Amino acid sequence: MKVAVLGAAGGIGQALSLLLKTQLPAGSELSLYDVAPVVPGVAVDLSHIPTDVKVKGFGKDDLSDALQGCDIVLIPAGVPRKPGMDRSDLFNINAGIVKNLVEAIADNCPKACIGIITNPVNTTVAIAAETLKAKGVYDKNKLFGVTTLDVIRAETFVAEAKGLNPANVHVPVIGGHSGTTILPLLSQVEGVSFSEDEVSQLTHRIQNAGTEVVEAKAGGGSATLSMGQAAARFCLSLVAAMKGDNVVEYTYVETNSDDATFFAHPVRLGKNGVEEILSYGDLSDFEQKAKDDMLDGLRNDIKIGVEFVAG
Ligand SMILES: NC(=O)C1=CN([C@@H]2O[C@H](COP(=O)(O)OP(=O)(O)OC[C@H]3O[C@@H](n4cnc5c(N)ncnc54)[C@H](O)[C@@H]3O)[C@@H](O)[C@H]2O)C=CC1
Ligand SMILES: O=C([O-])CC(=O)C(=O)O
Repeated sequence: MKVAVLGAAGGIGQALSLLLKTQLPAGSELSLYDVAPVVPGVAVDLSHIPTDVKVKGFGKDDLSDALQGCDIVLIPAGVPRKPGMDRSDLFNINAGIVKNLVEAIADNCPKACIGIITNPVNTTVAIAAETLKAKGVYDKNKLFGVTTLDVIRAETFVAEAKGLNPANVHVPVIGGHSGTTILPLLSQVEGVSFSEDEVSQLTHRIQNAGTEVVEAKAGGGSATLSMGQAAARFCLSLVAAMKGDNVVEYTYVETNSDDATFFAHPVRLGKNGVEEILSYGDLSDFEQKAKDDMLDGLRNDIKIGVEFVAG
């Protein structure tokens, strides 16, 4: 299995690359690309960890080489938020970065599964899809917005609130990845019940958890370590599924449902990416209203991405 991380020298990229170096199956290869000149050093540094995963670094002019033969490409390249910014404020810089990187994927490893981490995810995934379509290589089963951080946060916060071991708590999170488009389904958490106040407070905290980190880092960026963990979990699930395991993850994929073109669902992963998009089940009245209220915003985020590529 060969995995590329584009933006590998950044906060997420380094944490993610470390986790993949130590957790990918034996015999895997890790290709680290960044425009920052430190990237070969990140690769050398990781290569001293004794695991059977080969790591190679690629600088700014070597994107094509970095992508040769890749089965999975993860993209955390781009700028993060500062306090006072919304994820959509990153669009102007990150839209072009994602488009260029995805064009290179189309040219060099068009059959790879792609995990988009770069914000605003609601929009950058649509940019990736349109870019792949323009290149004639779009496969909707191989493009994912990585929303796993919303899931692991929801599990952490619910476990904390209820005094449970987070390892035993599973919280579905559907929708998109910003503000109210992040919709945790607390009504579906098994073995736990919540008061109305708890639902409202926990939902708000999960939706604003990114901002919680941005403010705590006080201008030094956004979530990197928890995101590294989340992206590693997503990637390792995909690797396991590509090797034949039965794995379900919540991820932002093309659904073409009545909700929106892209929507985070529970997805059964398989050898070729999405094996089956599963239903997210019944919603409580609170969740149904929250979904109805956010759909226009999410659809507009997607439209902005489509229009960006159309020019
Ligand atoms: N999907 C999610 O749940 C989350 C997404 N993010 C997003 O991930 C992105 C990265 O965040 P951080 O790692 O904290 O930022 P960072 O600034 O620490 O790292 C970004 C890296 O991307 C590199 N880069 C910039 N342009 C590039 C290009 N054209 N090709 C390759 N590399 C390029 C930079 O040199 C830098 O090393 C941001 O857009 C952030 O908003 C952050 C947290 C969670
Ligand atoms: O909030 C941000 O800008 C980064 C992010 O997506 C998250 O932490 O969920």
